[in-house]
Amino acid sequence: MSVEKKKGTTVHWEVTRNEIAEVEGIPLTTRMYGIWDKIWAFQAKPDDLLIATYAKAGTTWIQEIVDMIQQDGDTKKCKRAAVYERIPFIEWVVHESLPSGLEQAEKIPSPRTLKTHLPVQLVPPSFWEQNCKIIYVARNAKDSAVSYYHFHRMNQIMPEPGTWEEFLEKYKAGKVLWGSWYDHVKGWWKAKDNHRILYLFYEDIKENPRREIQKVMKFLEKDLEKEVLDKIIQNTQFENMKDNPMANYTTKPPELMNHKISPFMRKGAVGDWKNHFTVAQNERFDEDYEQKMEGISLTFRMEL
Ligand SMILES: Nc1ncnc2c1ncn2[C@@H]1O[C@H](COP(=O)(O)OS(=O)(=O)O)[C@@H](OP(=O)(O)O)[C@H]1O
Repeated sequence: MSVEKKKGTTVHWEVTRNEIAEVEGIPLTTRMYGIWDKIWAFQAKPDDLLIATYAKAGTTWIQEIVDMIQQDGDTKKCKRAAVYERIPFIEWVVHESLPSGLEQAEKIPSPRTLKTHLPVQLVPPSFWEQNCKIIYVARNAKDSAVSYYHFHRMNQIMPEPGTWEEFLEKYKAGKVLWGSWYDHVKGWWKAKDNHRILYLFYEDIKENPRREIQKVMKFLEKDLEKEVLDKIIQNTQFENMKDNPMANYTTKPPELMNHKISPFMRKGAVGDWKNHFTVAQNERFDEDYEQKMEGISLTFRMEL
């Protein structure tokens, strides 16, 4: 049983792991599947900003960076609510008794910043019709897989991950929520040539946050003083976000997200995959990777 408080009332609901249902071959949860028509019909507005990522690519990190920029570096304003309330996750449904991401998105005032993990072909068409700005963040396939595995372990409504070995096979085959990592990063990479998409890499932000945050500022047409930029860099460092309850998901009920199994802010590193992949797993992964990523001008750094 989980308990969530909304506006003075307490909602009790049973936490069970989601089942998968496919939309156009992409595994989503049965809950998303159930409201797919509404998700597809979502009405974006021209001043909406969409943050799009494959799961575990650094979504929360870029969400915090964007909010800090939009709030002119005012940390107090950025702590007005948990990150998942400040920036609704449009396709997500935790439970039928709680407001869906769509409902949350419809309630917040414009200009809105919204989050999605949808592959490019499943993004509601109104985002393209309205020519919305989109920030996409990609993270290397191996660190993404490790992070996703631990997230399945700690988030009790994610489908059962099985063992690391089993999970890795499902991940390579695209049989995990939001589908194939390979298709996701490639699909958005191609889309950036025809739309207002800023395509960023987790590894680049880790290597040089100042340079990458400046790219985001430029994209958002925000000119901030050096002191403000310094503050944003400082506040969005892994250690600071890990300690920030409005960014680290510890405000979710422990029955839903069990940070004792694995914290949401787990390692925040590039190359942690080396602590998980066996030599054999790594060889098989590389072989498969080469085939799936052949012929595309998109490269990732697996270490810094
Ligand atoms: N500030 C900062 N710096 C570096 N890394 C960070 C930061 N914030 C979040 N993270 C790491 O991002 C991983 C979580 O990814 P997401 O936020 O995309 O998760 S989600 O898909 O929205 O659930 C998860 O990665 P792992 O630690 O490898 O599991 C987080 O630790």
